[in-house]
Amino acid sequence: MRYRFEFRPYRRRFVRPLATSHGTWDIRDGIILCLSDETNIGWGEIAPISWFGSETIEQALSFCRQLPTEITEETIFSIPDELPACQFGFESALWGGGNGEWGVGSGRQGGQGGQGGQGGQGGQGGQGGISYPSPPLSLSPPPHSLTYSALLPAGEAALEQWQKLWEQGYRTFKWKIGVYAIAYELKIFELLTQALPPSAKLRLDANGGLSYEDANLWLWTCDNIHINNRIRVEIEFIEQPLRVDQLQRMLELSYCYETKIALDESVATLKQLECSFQQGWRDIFVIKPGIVGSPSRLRQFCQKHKIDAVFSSVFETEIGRQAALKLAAELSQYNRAVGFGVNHFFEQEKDNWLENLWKF
Ligand SMILES: O=C(O)CCC(=O)c1ccccc1C(=O)O
Ligand SMILES: [Mg+2]
Repeated sequence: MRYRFEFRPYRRRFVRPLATSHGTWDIRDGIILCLSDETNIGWGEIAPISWFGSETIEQALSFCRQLPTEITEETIFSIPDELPACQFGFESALWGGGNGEWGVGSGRQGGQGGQGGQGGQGGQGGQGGISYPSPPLSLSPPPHSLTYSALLPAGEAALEQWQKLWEQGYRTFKWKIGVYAIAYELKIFELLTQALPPSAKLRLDANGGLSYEDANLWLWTCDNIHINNRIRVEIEFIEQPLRVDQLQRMLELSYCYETKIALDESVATLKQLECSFQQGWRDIFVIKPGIVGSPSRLRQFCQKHKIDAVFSSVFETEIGRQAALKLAAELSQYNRAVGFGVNHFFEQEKDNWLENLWKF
């Protein structure tokens, strides 16, 4: 099978820059791609995060630029492991993960999320009957079986943000730690856990920014938070407490404390995921489909090992998000909320953003 291949780079600015222990991130650069034949169109998205372990946007762009305008499945299944975000983008366009199905039908389904304004956004297609690829007429609503975790900003901004997100329907929150001094963050943590309703769940994400001592202090604090019954929220896990090169230490920590640990940066790509599993990791794995690599290989791995996975966003557009959420709905076990409650980090996209992107 031969497919006509087209792509367009895009750029989106965060409404509020994302502060993590890696630094601040204020612009998301990505690529939308389109594969078509006489009857079908499939959309995909390449949204790398190089500081997280994927290829850079420049590497992804050069890969797209050197491809011919017609490609085959062999081209797609031989994308090297060094380009994991490209593997995801091309493969999901091929099986229609980015827009629900091949052969996009007519009519619009304004997808509405169950909670928190997670609704899909329909792109308005061009006129029917033209052979030039036009953006999807309908984007499928997000899978209903999923619950979503909302991302809180680092520092004390979390104290005022959570309430708005709670009102939007979110019940699980993730707060970035390891950004400011630990004494300051522990103080905010105390205020935040006191303020959150008892039915809330809280995740902490250190982005590999803690020292071994600080990681112990955080885990100890989380283990003891329910003493005296003053605080009832559940601390679901601490994400990536230590740097990627400290897996053994994180294994030790996972044996020493009740509070669960989730690997994120350590399992950014499929190879790392396999390697961490082999080295004995059985706590939680955060999976960012947008950068982990080939969806079909991810599916095989998750089904074979039945890992406790939390699916997570890479700040992709609706195209990549739909493909990622489809995988999440299929592969999530243990009822974990997916980390896709991130829409408040961007301006709402215009309904015709994709059509406009494709015009030029
Ligand atoms: O997983 C989530 O809850 C939200 C997404 C998120 O936190 C994230 C998004 C982009 C890059 C890195 C991260 C991260 O988990 O560290
Ligand atoms: Mg993380």
